[in-house]
Amino acid sequence: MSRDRSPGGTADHHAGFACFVGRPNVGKSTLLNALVGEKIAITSDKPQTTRRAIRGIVTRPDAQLVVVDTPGMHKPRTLLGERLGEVIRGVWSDVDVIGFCVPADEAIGPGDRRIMADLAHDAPRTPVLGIVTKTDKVGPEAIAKQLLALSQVREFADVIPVSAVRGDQVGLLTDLLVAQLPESPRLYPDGEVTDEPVETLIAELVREAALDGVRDELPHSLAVLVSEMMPRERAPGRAPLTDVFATIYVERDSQKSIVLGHKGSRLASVGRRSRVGIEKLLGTQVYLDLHVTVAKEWQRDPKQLRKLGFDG
Ligand SMILES: Nc1nc2c(ncn2[C@@H]2O[C@H](COP(=O)(O)OP(=O)(O)OP(=O)(O)O)[C@@H](O)[C@H]2O)c(=O)[nH]1
Repeated sequence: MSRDRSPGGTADHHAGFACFVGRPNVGKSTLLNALVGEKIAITSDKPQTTRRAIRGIVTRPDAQLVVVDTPGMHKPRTLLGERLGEVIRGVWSDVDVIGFCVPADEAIGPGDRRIMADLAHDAPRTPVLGIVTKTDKVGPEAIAKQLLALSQVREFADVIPVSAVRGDQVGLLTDLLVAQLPESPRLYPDGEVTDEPVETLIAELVREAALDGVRDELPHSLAVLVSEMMPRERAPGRAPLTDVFATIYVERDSQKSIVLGHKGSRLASVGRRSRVGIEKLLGTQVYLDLHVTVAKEWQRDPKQLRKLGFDG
């Protein structure tokens, strides 16, 4: 994931990404909520080009831990399942640390081993913490046995027992995760954990599609603004449709040509691809109107920046 390494961060501040993996029902979501609080949140950060579903952010004076979401692990049965698997594994190699969860009250089985094999294959260099969850359900002896069994399956950066329900060891787990993060200033503004307006998410989808394949030519000089969005009146019985009007801002004419492509063919494909995501997001059919505008030097113009939603 891209991160802001700009000066201004203190030398001993750490920040980075983590995710939890494990079979369904092992307690990943509960643990995550215990770690970051109940609120599922997306931040209003802008400059990233890689977007993952952010489940929560722990911000403390010395560190910022951003926990990203991975959908439940399933044995791929369909192409979509396989694609989902690819997405999940993409997250694994992107994060700085992975928490691998097994419950205290169930033996480690083939499902766990398969995930660990995938981890070793897809994220061989990412440090993994072994987490024994739901320790409130068993006695100390069983916890010790499970910790031992887990540590024999692979090499872990650390192995730790937790109970998310009781809050046991959750603070220590945070410390262990933070210990694996690189030195970096905060990735997200202080306390800035808000629900993002849907327009921003739509703009992100368009932006991602527009940058796809041409990132090098269009580094950070591309912004997207949704100017209008409204449901269209339709005859009864017809599927709901939303009209979305968005403008892609670039800095130079040459960049406009890149975004447009030959006779506008690239823009059309950007529209088609981002529309799929927008329809999923809105749950309606979407008519997407995309427009490319050159806004010279917008990154240095506070008025333009405000218009595009960058405050400050
Ligand atoms: N006793 C106890 N139960 C827990 C604990 N953590 C989670 N649970 C329960 O275990 C069940 C599954 O928890 P989830 O957090 O949904 O598990 P998950 O791994 O996120 O599940 P998927 O989303 O299916 O992958 C729920 O009924 C939780 O209440 C814990 O620390 N102690």
